[in-house]
Amino acid sequence: MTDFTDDELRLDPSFADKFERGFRPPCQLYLISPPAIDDGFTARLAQAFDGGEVAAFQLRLKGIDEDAIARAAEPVQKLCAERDVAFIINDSVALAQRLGADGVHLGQSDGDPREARKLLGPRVQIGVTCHDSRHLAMEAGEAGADYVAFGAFYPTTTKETLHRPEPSILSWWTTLFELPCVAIGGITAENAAPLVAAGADFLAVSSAVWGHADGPEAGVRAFAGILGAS
Ligand SMILES: Cc1ncc(COP(=O)(O)OP(=O)(O)O)c(N)n1
Ligand SMILES: Cc1nc(C(=O)O)sc1CCOP(=O)(O)O
Ligand SMILES: [Mg+2]
Repeated sequence: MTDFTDDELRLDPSFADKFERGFRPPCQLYLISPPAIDDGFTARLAQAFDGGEVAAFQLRLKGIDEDAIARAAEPVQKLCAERDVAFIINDSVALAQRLGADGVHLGQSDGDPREARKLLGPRVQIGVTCHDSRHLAMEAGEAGADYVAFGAFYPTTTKETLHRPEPSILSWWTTLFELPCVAIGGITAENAAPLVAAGADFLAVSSAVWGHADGPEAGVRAFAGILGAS
């Protein structure tokens, strides 16, 4: 891995031009599935979508073989298309290609974004986990990622996490780069405000929606007042 020099860290003039135009869309919700789903899940997802705008949905089913994920994905992907929500597959470029997904999310051990781009083409969104690392994020950007994801910002029981970035990594990123950034990890409607204020383009959320005491519709609705409030 090469370290970036001070020069490379300076604002690229082409980005500066875009910032002068001052365009950065408001923060949006990126919903992550529960770690496992059953036959009733599509109905719960519809309830979640009824709660407010969701930009993207990631099917993240761990420890299940790809044929089973593909079967489970069918009604979910159809609903996402009907509701105009980007359908993102976690971990597997092959599965994303097989399903014709709108995107794939790759962790640091899930494959090379450049290879993914070759297979999936220019229209499929590729996201990359960057933990708390500016360096990984710049590498992902150089490799052609469509977004970088930082986390885990808060403690979470959804996944074992080893990294705890500060919200300032989001403001650093959005000051320098136009590429969207995602904040993830233990995010709730109660603790999200500093991440939105720091410039997160997307809040990726799982348990705050699926575990909401009043159901997934209320879980999504709870974020309404926070999104875009930077
Ligand atoms: C939006 C988003 N950000 C980060 C992750 C985590 O990906 P990864 O590090 O590969 O871990 P798993 O989710 O595969 O357990 C993600 N899925 N989505
Ligand atoms: C899938 C995932 N990735 C993380 C990371 O830090 O990369 S944290 C996380 C869990 C997100 O779920 P919840 O909103 O329930 O915490
Ligand atoms: Mg992964």
